[in-house]
Amino acid sequence: MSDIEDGAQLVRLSGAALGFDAGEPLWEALDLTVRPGEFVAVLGANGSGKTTLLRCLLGMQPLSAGTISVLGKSPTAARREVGYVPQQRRFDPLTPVRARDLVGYGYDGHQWGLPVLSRRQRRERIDAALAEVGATRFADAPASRLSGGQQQLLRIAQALACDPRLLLCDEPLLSLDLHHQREVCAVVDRRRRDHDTGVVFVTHEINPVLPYADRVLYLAGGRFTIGPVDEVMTSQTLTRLYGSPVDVLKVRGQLVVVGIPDHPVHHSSSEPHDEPHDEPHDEAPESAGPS
Ligand SMILES: Nc1ncnc2c1ncn2[C@@H]1O[C@H](COP(=O)(O)OP(=O)(O)OP(=O)(O)O)[C@@H](O)[C@H]1O
Repeated sequence: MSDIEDGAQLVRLSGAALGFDAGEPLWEALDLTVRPGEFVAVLGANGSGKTTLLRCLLGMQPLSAGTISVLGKSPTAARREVGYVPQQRRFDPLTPVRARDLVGYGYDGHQWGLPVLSRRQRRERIDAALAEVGATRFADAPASRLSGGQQQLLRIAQALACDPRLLLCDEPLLSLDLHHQREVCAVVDRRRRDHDTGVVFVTHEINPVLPYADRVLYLAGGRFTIGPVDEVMTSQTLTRLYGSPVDVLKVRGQLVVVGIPDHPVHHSSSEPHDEPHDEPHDEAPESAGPS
């Protein structure tokens, strides 16, 4: 499919499956689209394949089956236009690197092979990325002296320095308090609203993303479900997905998920399965994969 025909879809996964060696697939029969400006949250237990999905979108991991396109091209060809916030580590406390230098690395990393911009243009791009996440005030501070929340904003600025059409975030809320989790979510939300950037946001933190996520992709035990938040995050949907009783409760305005099994039943691919649901907003979610 050409760039233009595929223009309405930043991401298109069709019949996608991923497994390692002879093991059970992490997920299979996955159909997923992401449109410009759409915020898709990816939830699921440890080891359900969330990071691996991002690696596929980055062209770092081939699918076992199915097709994948990013911005209408192969993931590798699209890489320059994709921003990536990797799972966080605190910066080395001995590093003297300033906040703006880190954002500069994000910019330079996407410029290989492209016409060289002037130093002024480079600086403007970095300043714009810092301003976009509200990091201008600590732009010249050593990155290692910044708080966890500030460091996380810098990582997002680094990913935005290439002015991406698609932003992939891997656990950007890890180790942040609720205030900073909300701040990070709001920054990402503003980006997609102001620039029509599509967002795929992997997280274990459900509540901070609820106000922003257009759809949730929930992975569990080789199965998945996709749909609007209020349809996926229900006792009924998660019970069906996990194959054992799961309760989604609302406590003081926060969703709490109770009863997720330690080891979700892994559904064998020899069993029949439903077609996945992938249209945003207008239909009920369905579990996909073998059932
Ligand atoms: N290159 C690889 N070779 C073999 N197994 C791999 C490889 N990459 C990932 N895996 C396995 O795939 C599974 C899913 O890993 P992944 O990191 O995608 O999970 P995740 O849902 O992001 O987990 P978490 O929430 O803990 O970050 C894990 O069991 C992991 O060990």
